[in-house]
Amino acid sequence: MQISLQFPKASPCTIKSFTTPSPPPHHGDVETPCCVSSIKIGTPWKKTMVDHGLSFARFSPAAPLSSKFRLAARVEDREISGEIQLPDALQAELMPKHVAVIMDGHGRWAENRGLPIQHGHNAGLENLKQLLLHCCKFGIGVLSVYAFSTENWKRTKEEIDFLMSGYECFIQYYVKDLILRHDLQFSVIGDKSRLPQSIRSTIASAEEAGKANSGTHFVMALSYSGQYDIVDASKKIASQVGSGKLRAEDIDESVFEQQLLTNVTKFPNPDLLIRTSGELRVSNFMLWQLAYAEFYFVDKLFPDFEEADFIEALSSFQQRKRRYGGRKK
Ligand SMILES: CC(C)=CCC/C(C)=C/CC/C(C)=C/COP(=O)(O)OP(=O)(O)O
Repeated sequence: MQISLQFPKASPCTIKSFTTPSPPPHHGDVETPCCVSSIKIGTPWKKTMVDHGLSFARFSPAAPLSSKFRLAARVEDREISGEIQLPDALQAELMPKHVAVIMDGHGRWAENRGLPIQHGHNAGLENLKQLLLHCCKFGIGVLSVYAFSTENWKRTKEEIDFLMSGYECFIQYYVKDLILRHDLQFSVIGDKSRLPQSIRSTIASAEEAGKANSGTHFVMALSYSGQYDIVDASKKIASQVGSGKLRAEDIDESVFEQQLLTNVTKFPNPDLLIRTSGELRVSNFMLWQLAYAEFYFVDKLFPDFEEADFIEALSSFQQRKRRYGGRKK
């Protein structure tokens, strides 16, 4: 679908056009966030959009739902300058290399407002963009997020379709923008064979586009579970033993770990796991990889989890004494 917006003649600039995914994801009166990365407008584009009542980069979850389009336009250059900007509360040498997040609480967020769950997912996706920006800004090597578990296929078709089209749009327009302009690396882990074909193509092209980058690695766990990961690795090992490539007696933790989905792209295991919404469980996320992660549980629902909360989680991590089974000092 192609939509053209024309500002009044007196306006200093024109938004030429932008496209939404085809077919446009639309469920009742709830729209999947429309992440626009290709708007070409003149200077000063930010001021112009504000003057004309258009929001960009962040839409307010509280904004009237009747608003036709929520523009989550391209990331502003000044939001990620390329330099690491660390808040005073944090010490660079104690930063986690890999932060994993279980994004929980979207249903309750919507319910608290008397809204359908899709509104919670929209607000969560919008917040995920912010979290990703914080990670780029703080120089965090890997951000992995639990976006959809193998168990989440049990949810209603309506909710699954909504989430898949939202993620597709998010990857196509937002993640790709960060890959092209801000050195982001990108991977999806999980049972991709269960994902709709269109999102698989979008994922493949985004992964390819970020292959040579060296900035923050953004990992989405989609159709993922820790048990799936372990069973999948076991099958690969069994097949290597069956074909004579590997001797059973040579299997150890390191051989096994190499076959896990997280190792395909070679990033370290999580140092810090954050779960929002007050639930105190891992719900089948990275069961092997979290062996020595520090856990941080917070009551806030994911759509409300903001920069100050993230800094607090990182600060808590920096106060932990990690022993890996060694002696207390
Ligand atoms: C940003 C965004 C749009 C997120 C989408 C919302 C969504 C589907 C999140 C799922 C994250 C997840 C697998 C949490 C685990 O809880 P669980 O509810 O699967 O497991 P539990 O039943 O043990 O709590």
